[in-house]
Amino acid sequence: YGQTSSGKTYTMLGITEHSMAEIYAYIDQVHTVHCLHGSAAVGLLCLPLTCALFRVFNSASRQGVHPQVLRHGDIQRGRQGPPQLRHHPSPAPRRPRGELKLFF
Ligand SMILES: Nc1ncnc2c1ncn2[C@@H]1O[C@H](COP(=O)(O)OP(=O)(O)OP(=O)(O)O)[C@@H](O)[C@H]1O
Repeated sequence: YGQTSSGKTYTMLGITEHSMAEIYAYIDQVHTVHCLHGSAAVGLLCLPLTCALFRVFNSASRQGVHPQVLRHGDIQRGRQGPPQLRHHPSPAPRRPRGELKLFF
């Protein structure tokens, strides 16, 4: 969220590149665990994946995922319905006037 040509695209491209490298390194190093597959415990890669997509246009935030996509928690509870946009529980820190800060 920021003024035209303030670097939003530039920032996101860098974040994407580094995020993918970190995700694959994490998978390689840490996360082979035993999961239940049917009634038998087998060695599978088991990673919880959370992705929040939304867009802000004219200062209004909208969901960026298809309404039929359910949150993992909704699937676990057998709940149907569209995902809800949730605010992060911690308040954003106040920034000095004039400084641009992106929160993800
Ligand atoms: N930190 C940076 N270092 C070097 N170049 C940058 C940086 N941030 C942005 N730029 C350059 O500034 C120009 C505008 O940046 P960018 O396209 O990311 O802005 P934007 O906020 O996405 O613009 P718009 O709102 O018009 O889509 C681009 O040429 C980009 O390469």
